[in-house]
Amino acid sequence: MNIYPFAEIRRELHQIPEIGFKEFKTHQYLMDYILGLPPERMEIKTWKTGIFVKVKGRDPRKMIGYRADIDGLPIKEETGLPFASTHEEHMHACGHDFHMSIALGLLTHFSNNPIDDDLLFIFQPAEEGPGGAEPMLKSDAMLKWKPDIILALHIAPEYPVGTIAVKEGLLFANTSELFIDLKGKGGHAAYPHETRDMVIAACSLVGQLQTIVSRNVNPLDSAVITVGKITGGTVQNVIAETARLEGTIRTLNPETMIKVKSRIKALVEGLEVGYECLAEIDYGAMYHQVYNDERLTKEFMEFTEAAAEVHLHCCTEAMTGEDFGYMLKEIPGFMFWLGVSSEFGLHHSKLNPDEKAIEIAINHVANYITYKGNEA
Ligand SMILES: CC(=O)N[C@@H](CCC[C@H](N)C(=O)O)C(=O)O
Repeated sequence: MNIYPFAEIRRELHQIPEIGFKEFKTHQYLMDYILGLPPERMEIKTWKTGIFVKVKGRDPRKMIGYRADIDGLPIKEETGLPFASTHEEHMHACGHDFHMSIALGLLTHFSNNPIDDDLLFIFQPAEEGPGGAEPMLKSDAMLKWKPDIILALHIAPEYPVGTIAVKEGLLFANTSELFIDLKGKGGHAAYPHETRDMVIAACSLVGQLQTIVSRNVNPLDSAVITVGKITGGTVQNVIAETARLEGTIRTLNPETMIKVKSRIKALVEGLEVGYECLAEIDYGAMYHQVYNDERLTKEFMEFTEAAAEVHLHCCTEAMTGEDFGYMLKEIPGFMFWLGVSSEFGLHHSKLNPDEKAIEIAINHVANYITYKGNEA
């Protein structure tokens, strides 16, 4: 099988990153490619910007699902690559261009070389937010085509090419977005006593939020609160009437998420009193933890350990989030990390994964699905 086109395809997809549910060019690109494949065994359905492709098996007893996410991030690319993003302020900085090209490689392989079982390829929008997996599970297509097992991969910049890193059970954290809007009273920079400065309130709140992880969460448990963006004010000599904090919460334990949120509420209520302001909290999108089915993951690990072209690494859980967790809540399966050796990590403007990983992933996953989809 000629794999080179999939690195080329990755480069083309890399140039057109689009954010969640706005993946219109990406959808068209994927559809154009899919419609060029042998149609005999394929059935295609679309859902918003997402796509389902069923590949009929020769003698199906079950359906194996393979999911790839398709959205990019609102990050300005700084790789300097000749095939860098052509979409201003947008970048495939989480590897979804890799995920899509690997899925197309697998689809190409199985549309030409069917196995006994049916396959369902899921090209899912909006993984970075607001979340496509949960509503996609309720779509007509997925109510009709519900895989018996499902798998997906995520690129891992920190591991060398050739590494497959995975673990049974909990792999990724529970997540919740966090948006806090503050409203005080603006005014002249020289008359602070007549105002309620929301830049000061926002700065104080960022510091207070960090005490939740350090002082309210058991040190043997794990949680993250990251404020990734602060906006507020208008100009250098005007006191800010409003400010907005945008962030994310991660916990390994679902109960800890509840505790963290109740502490955020308490601190924000205290801020309202202390800084004489109004505050509104919005938790945006929440993702269920990624929990790998023990039996299937163990079997995949054994399969991977026996394969010559890849190296198995038994990893620990990570505080990343993934709405694939919703699919794994309903369908047994697993997600694994694919090593892509990049100096810069996920969500970095200079992320530059090694394309050799594309061929490795297509071959390894094709071998695994073939083994799994032909078992008696
Ligand atoms: C693998 C990965 O990086 N996933 C994202 C998912 C983001 C979910 C949501 N927008 C949030 O920020 O909570 C991640 O940031 O972990």
